Amino acid sequence: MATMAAAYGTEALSPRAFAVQHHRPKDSFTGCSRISDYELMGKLGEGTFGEVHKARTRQTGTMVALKKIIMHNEKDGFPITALREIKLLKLLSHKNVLRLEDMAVEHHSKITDKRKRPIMYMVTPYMDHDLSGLLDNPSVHFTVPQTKCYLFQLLQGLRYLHDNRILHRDMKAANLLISNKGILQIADFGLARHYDGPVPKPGAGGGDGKREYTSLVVTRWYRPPELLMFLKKYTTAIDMWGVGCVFGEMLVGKPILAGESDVHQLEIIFDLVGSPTDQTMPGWKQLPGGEKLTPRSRPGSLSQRFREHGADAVSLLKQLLQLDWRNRINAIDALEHPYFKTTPYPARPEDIPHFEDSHELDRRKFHDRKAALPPAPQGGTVGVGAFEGPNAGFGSGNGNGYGNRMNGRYPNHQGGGHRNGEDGGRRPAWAREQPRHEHRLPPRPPLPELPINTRDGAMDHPDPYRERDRAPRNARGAGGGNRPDVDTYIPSYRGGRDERPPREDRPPREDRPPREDRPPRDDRRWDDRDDRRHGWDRRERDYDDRNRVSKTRSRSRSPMRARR
Ligand SMILES: Nc1ncnc2c1ncn2[C@@H]1O[C@H](COP(=O)(O)OP(=O)(O)OP(=O)(O)O)[C@@H](O)[C@H]1O
Repeated sequence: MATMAAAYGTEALSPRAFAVQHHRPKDSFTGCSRISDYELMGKLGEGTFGEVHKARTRQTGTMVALKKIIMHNEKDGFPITALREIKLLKLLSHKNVLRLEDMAVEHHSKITDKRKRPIMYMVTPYMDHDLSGLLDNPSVHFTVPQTKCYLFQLLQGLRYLHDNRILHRDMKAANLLISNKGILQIADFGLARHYDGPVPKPGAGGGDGKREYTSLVVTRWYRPPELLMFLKKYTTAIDMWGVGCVFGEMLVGKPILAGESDVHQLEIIFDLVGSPTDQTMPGWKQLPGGEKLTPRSRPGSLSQRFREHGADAVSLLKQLLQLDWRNRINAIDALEHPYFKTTPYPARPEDIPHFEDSHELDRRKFHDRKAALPPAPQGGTVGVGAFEGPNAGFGSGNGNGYGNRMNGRYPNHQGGGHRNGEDGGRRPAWAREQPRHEHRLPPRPPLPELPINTRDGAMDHPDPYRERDRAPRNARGAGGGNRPDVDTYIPSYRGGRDERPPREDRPPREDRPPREDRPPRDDRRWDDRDDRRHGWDRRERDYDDRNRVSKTRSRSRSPMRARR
């Protein structure tokens, strides 16, 4: 390890030094326009932190995307996640990283409600597709040179980010935007942060982490095993795992590791790349989430599953999806992999054909088209949540964890020869077929609330995604022991496909814990059961509520107020 450390860079830059070094030319950022400078042309996507609209700049006619910054809780002011995203994007300048060009403000008219805060929008160049939408488009079939071209650009963007000590922490196909000029750009820096530590060096993998950060990052399907086992001293290798998932997704046309709970996620990872051993993942037993794990021993099906894509693709995928985060290939080395140097060579971006616009919200359209195809075999019953219990899923005999649904990109976990596979009713929840919600990604982790002291005394600060160590205390961990089950992504299986719960279905704000304490959006009302399931105690959960109570009290005691 000492040699590995020596191979790394020198001093970590302070955020300020980084900002000074990386400032973009001033004229590359307009400043703050008015929303009336843009003509809105329809919604492109809706995420956890904002709504994205297509728009045209009135003055120049340029197409842009406007990401509306949602103020979930007005009294908290401008969301820290948005501030971070803006701050980072203003600094970054690379052809494979989405560029923030402007901020636009929308003031409420005097007639409506002038007391309301203005709405802010982030303005970025309009990109014709996101990778997830493009892969969902039934009329698009990726060629090998096209896949190589996108992957190469993704690695170039990531090499730039890592070289500048930025962890993206939400690598997934929906966050990779693609233009009809064949350019891929990494987007959505809402979870990104500057990190302390050496930058990756050729031949040195991901190395060891220097300090602790919250492990509640990365959307589950793209989440590396070390985070699922709660490693906090993680490195740029977490983004490289995501690249492996995206690469596999481009090869097979659907997400390759679509776990339905964190436990199940680990299970299907081990099915694919083999169960952890002291050789393949040194130290895994010492990780907080590894202590109680007793995964069934299996060699992994990756080579077999991806055989048809050739030895070079299999070799690169294996190195990206390596269990040992210290030796997982880094972006510098991945760019040098023979996969890019053998025929068929990567396409030139300008040679990739144009496709019809494919975004998050276009998927519904694609699905209607797919629905017109002969129906896929049906089977199983509706799963209702994560499979709970000690060692859930392990040793279950599920051969590969992939489904055989013909028309959807998302697996239904029926094709893997699960022990109870023939009997839908007896399968654990995650192994049953989900109804037609397949196109909803598991949401991001919730925003933890309080800062935690890390072992070395440093704080993961000012990071809003701080670990809620005191959170789900009654739940069981991935391995079943007393480890809190930070299974934060339980998707809703009830709503119609693609549909988010209508706003009016959500509980009124006062009834809900603060946004960062809530589980992913769901189509039911928040109730006590949810609190218990997520390990929250109503007495202690709502810091804001306590504040509110004390404020009210002191106000009512005020002599002025009493007089009034
Ligand atoms: N510049 C852009 N051009 C075209 N489409 C875009 C652009 N930016 C975002 N989108 C679309 O909007 C979607 C959501 O954007 P983004 O990921 O930035 O928002 P978010 O609120 O952080 O979402 P999530 O919580 O799902 O990660 C993207 O998947 C993409 O389909």
